Formats: sequence, structure tokens, C-alpha cells
Amino acid sequence: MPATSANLGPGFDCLGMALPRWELRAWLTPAEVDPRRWSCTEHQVRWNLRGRGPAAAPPEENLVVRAICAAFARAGQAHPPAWRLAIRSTIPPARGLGSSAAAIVAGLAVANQWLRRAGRPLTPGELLQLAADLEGHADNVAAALLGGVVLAWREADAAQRWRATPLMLANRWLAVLAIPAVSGYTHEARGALPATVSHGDAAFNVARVGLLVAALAAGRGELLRQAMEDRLHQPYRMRLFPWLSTLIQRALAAGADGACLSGAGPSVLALVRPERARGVARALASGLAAAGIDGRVVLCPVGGPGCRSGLVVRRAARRPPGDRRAPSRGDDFVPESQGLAAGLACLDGPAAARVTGPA
Ligand SMILES: Nc1ncnc2c1ncn2[C@@H]1O[C@H](COP(=O)(O)OP(=O)(O)O)[C@@H](O)[C@H]1O
Ligand SMILES: N[C@@H](CCOP(=O)(O)O)C(=O)O
Repeated sequence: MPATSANLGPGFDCLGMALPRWELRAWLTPAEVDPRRWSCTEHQVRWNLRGRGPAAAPPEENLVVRAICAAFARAGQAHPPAWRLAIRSTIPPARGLGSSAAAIVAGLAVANQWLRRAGRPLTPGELLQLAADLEGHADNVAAALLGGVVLAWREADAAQRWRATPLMLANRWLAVLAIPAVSGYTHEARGALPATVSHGDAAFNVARVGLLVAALAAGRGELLRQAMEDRLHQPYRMRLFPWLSTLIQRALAAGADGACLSGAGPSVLALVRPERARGVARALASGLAAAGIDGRVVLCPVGGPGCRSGLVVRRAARRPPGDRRAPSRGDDFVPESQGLAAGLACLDGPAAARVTGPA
């Protein structure tokens, strides 16, 4: 699953973009229960978990496990009694880069592989409902599922189904990300938001979301500076991330087309033409230093594929029977679902996220 950047400025809870520089991978294998080695139980299932950092969270807190359990419950399918679950993630956690969304989508995707084997896979639409319900909003999970740039929304009727559609993205920008070395938890950043906003601020954002969608599709970089402005969440989150305004200004002054808070923060995302990326990176690095914040600045392609899942076929010649290690290069990966392209019509639109050629 790719990392993601949600909101893109004005698109609070509705716009998201995949960032393929980082990824979270998960492997799920049913196993025999050995009572000496299996300590954790969740949903009457025993879990043998391997991962580092947040991925090593105990099953009852682990988002990958919670998503697997949610998928099996939704399908009405009994679990095998015990699972081995290995998780590897390069996504910086709690930085506004969608680590929790990737964990949720990974859990759903590995569970769905087994449900597919049992003849009752969840549809892409069901996966989106589960993912957005677990995450609480759909923008970053939709981008992790579909890849590219997406727009997510919720139907207004009683069922309140989550929906998502891929957007056009002109192949013209790199992302430059300033990633402070401090954690920013999404639930805290959401707690900083007011319960209501003014009509004027709502109208300000509505216009900018429309402008942003049009500018991304047409490769109109000159529109992004205004199109990525926001009045619904960034002004309130500046109290948590006081460097935000300075970093945005520095990125724009150095030639970024647009800049905003990445997800719920603390990272800052700038969309930049490739020839200006190094200058913008230097400006963001000096901005972090001037604000007295440790951190790093990273260049990253934008868009790219979403969730990929499949079977890992172990090469008998290379692996002794009972070998429990996570898959490695010696194993074959047989993809069964890529960017959920096969079922995208269920979400909206006929094909995976599209990237057009150079403008
Ligand atoms: N398997 C997991 N992988 C990654 N993060 C997890 C996992 N399980 C739970 N989490 C939690 O997700 C939280 C980070 O999510 P969040 O605050 O939404 O930030 P972000 O998604 O921007 O990285 C951390 O508190 C982390 O412990
Ligand atoms: N729309 C959400 C996005 C949170 O993204 P994350 O990657 O920071 O979890 C919000 O702004 O709260």
C-alpha cells in the first residue's frame, strides 16, 4: 500500500493522493496453534505478529489486525484459529502521510485474498466502506486503495455509503515533503477543529476544490497557489504546527506551484515542477532549521499505483518446509488485484486512477 497525502489543502476529508515513495506491506498466513508461542488473542483468534514500531502494536490496537477482523466479520466468514501476520512499513508514522490508512487497507487486502480463496471476496465498494469506517474519513484510504489522485464523498441518504472516484492528474509535478521529526496524531489534529465554520469559509473552500481538480487535470501549475489555499482546517491546525505558514510561504517563494499541510500534519507538501524541486527542497530545509524543528525534506513522485494484493508462492527449492520467514526475493508474487482496477466501477468510474501525459 502506498503512503498518501490527504486534503491537498482545501479538500478536507475528500481529496487524497498516493505517494509511491513509501509503502506498507503485510503478509498473512494461517498457522497451527502452538500454545507456547502464541500469546495474543483477539476476536477468538490467535495472532503471531511481526513488525517494527507501530506495526508491532498488540492485536487489539493493531490497525492491520482490526481491518482483517472487520473484513472477516463483514463477509460472515469464520477465521482459521491462528494467523501469522508480518508487517513491514517504510511510511513515517504520525506525520500526515497516511500510515494508518495504509495499515487499514493492507489488513483488508490480505483478508480479502483469503476470502477470495473461499469464494466470497468483498467487493471494492465494501472494502471502501470498511476502510473509511475504520479510519473515520475516506480521503486517504481511497487514495491508498485506488492510487493516483482521488475524490471521496459520502452519500446523503440513511445508508451514508462512502464513494470514491479517480481524478485526472497531469504528469507534471513532483512532491517535495518537509517531514518534521515530531509526531502529529490525526485524532489530535481533528480535535483542534471547530464544530462549525462560516458560510464565507465554506464558499472559499468550495471554489478552491473545484479549481484544484481542474488545475491538476489540465496541468495548470499557475492555478495551484490559490487552488491549494484552505480555510477549513489549516488555520486551526497552525496552533499545533506553528511552522506551517512559514514553510508554505518559503516553498512558494522558491518556485513551488502550490503547498499545504499534508493530511492532518505535521508534514508540509509542496507540488513542484521537477526542474524547481531541488530549490524548493533547500527552501523547506532552511525553513525547518529557521523554525528550530528537526526534520528532513524528501522528493517523491505523485500518484502511482494503489493497493496491490496477491499470493506469495514459496519456492520449494529455496525454502525448507516450515520456513516461517516473511517472503523475500526468492519467492514469487502472483498479483490478483491491482489498484482494485477490476472492480472500480463499484466505487465510481470505469478505470484505475489516470495520469495524463506531460502538459
Ligand atoms: N499496524 C499499524 N501500522 C501503522 N500504524 C498503526 C498500526 N496500528 C496502529 N497504528 C497507529 O496509527 C497511528 C498513526 O495514525 P495517524 O495518527 O492517523 O497518523 P498517520 O496516518 O498520518 O501516520 C499511530 O498511533 C499508530 O500507532
Ligand atoms: N482528512 C483527514 C486526513 C488525515 O490524514 P492522515 O494521513 O494525517 O491520517 C484530516 O485532515 O484529518
